[in-house]
Parts: sequence; C-alpha cells; structure tokens
Amino acid sequence: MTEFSSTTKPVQELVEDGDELPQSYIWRSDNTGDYGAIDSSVPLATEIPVVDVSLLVSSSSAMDPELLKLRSALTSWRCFQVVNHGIESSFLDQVRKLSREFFHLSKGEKQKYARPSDSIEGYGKDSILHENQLLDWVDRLYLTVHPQDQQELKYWPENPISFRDMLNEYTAKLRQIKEQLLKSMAMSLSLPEDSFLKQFGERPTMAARFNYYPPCARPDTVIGIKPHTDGLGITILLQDEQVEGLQLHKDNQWFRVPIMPHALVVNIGDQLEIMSNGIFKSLLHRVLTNSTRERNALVMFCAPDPAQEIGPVEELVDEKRPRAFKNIKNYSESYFYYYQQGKSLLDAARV
Ligand SMILES: O=C(O)CCC(=O)C(=O)O
Ligand SMILES: [Fe+2]
Repeated sequence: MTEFSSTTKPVQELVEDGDELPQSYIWRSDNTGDYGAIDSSVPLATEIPVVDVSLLVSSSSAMDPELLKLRSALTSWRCFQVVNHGIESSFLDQVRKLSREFFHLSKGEKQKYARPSDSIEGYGKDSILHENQLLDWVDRLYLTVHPQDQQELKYWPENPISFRDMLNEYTAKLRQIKEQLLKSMAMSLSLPEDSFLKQFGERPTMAARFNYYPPCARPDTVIGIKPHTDGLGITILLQDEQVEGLQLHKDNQWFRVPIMPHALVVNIGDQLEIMSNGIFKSLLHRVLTNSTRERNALVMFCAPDPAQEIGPVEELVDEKRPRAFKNIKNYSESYFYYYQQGKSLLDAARV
C-alpha cells in the first residue's frame, strides 16, 4: 500500500513549534461516519464488568459465576476490566513511567526509531493513505513484540535504559493473561477451552502500541483517535492512571471508560467477533483529547497467526444462528486500509 504522504510531523512537534492547527486534524462530519459529535461529558460507564482472572482460572463450567459475568460482559459491553491478573502494581507503574519517559526524550533521540514510510513499526504518526484522511491527535510507537523472532529491534528504544527489558517482561505476562482469557471465553460459551486458541494458530502475534496524546487546544474539534473497532482478536489496554479519554459505544450512545489504575481494559476485536459467529461483538471506541493534560496509553493487540485461516467456530453455527462470516486469512493487513477510509473490514467479511 503506498503512502499518500510521509512528511507529517508528530503532534508533539506541532505543539512544541507552536504551529497553527492543520486542517487535516479538524473533525469533519463527511469522513467520520455517523457516530455523533465529540463530547467529553457523556456518561461514565460505571457498569463495565470487572472480571477477576484468579477466579477464571478455577472456573470450568459455563455456569460458574465468573464465566457468566465474562459472557455477559462480552455480549453486552463488549469489554471489561480485569483485576487479579497477576501483574504487580509496581510493575505497571514502571511500565507507565518508562512509556512516558520515551515520549519526553529529545526530538533527535526519538527520531532514531522513526517509522519509515513502508513500515507500520516505529515512532511517529500512522501512515496517511488518503488525501482526505482525518488525522488523529496522537503519536505512537508501534512494535511487534511476539513471536520474538519477529521483533524489529531497530525500532526498540535503547533509552530509557530498561525499556526493552520492561517490554519483554510485560509481553510475557500479557501472553499468559491472553491465553487464560481466550480459554475462559470459549468455556463461557460451553465450548472446548482451546476453540479460540486453536484459531490463533502456531504463531499468534502481539503488537504493542504506545500512544501519546499531547494536550490539545481544541478538544471540541480534534479527536485523539477516531471511532474504530480493533482489527485483531482481543486488545489489552493499560490506560493512563489519571487522565481519561477512552470512550466506548453501546446502544447508540457514547460512554466514558472509567480509570481503575491497576486494572487492564480488555475489548473484543473484529476477528473474535468472526470466530464467535457474532455472539461476541467487536467494540466501537474512540479517544478524546484533553486541553491541559497529556495522556499515555499502552495498547497490546493480540492477533491470530496471519497464515492461519479464521472463521466461525463450528459448534456456534446452526439453523438458529447461521454462519455470519466468511473464513478469512491475514485480516490485519487489509484492516488498516479500510479503517483509514472510515470503513469496516468486518462488514466486508459478512456472509
Ligand atoms: O488510548 C486508548 O485508550 C485506546 C487507543 C486505541 O483504541 C487504539 O490504539 O486502538
Ligand atoms: Fe482501538
């Protein structure tokens, strides 16, 4: 896919240089779909379920309370917060500290890890694929973290000094949580526990996206990340511990996602919606900006092996629930192209 322009400055530099707000950041109803106005005063989603991973580990029947809770979270909210996930709070604080430190390095230091125009990995802006693309008020560092032989270390910061070790350790911990969640999700539907894991294949991938949202003088007309669903299996998010910004869409309404400092936010992506034959739904979400405070978030995208064909699990297809999606391979590759046009590949995958 050719990049339309690769010269866009990171948002942080726009702010530091005192540039006038470029038109490409101004929210226009024509290219954002019909998802309503930017509004930071929508209700707080206080009812998002909080799932205890240590209880999932000991649950084996779909009727166990924690699995019932998980199932209801996935079918109604499409996301949940996880606690008792086995990661020390002090380590999560450290992850946040190092993530923040990276974005506060000098411009020259960060540029060492800049994303080239033919790659998704590295530091800077997402690719610009269309002339009219609405830009997101976010800089990001995107790194494939698993399988280990897919890591492109040239994009991995050597500064802050313990950044690489931190990221490998965080990845290892999240891998375990991801596997447990995928097993529990299958069990919550009375399926064999490996039903989803199997479809993730031999070499499932994990990619980390460090998001940095600088303060924005016009939070009413500029969006942090435009409305989207994630194109992978599940997303595990470590939110900023102080600054809100994430909003989810439920029953035609936007809600703010509450901050629970040492919980992780998990949401369903398109490929798990496909595997579950539409029982679990991919979460539509967006991020707002803040006029005075920066916001940091670390997103971990967990996806199936790109070589693996995925499709609705057989046991979930019957007369009452006909097959809703075609089988599909290498979903992530085309997802981004659709996304930047405000379209959904999930719709294209429907039967
Ligand atoms: O920053 C966040 O809280 C979420 C970011 C997000 O949705 C994404 O990067 O896909
Ligand atoms: Fe997302």
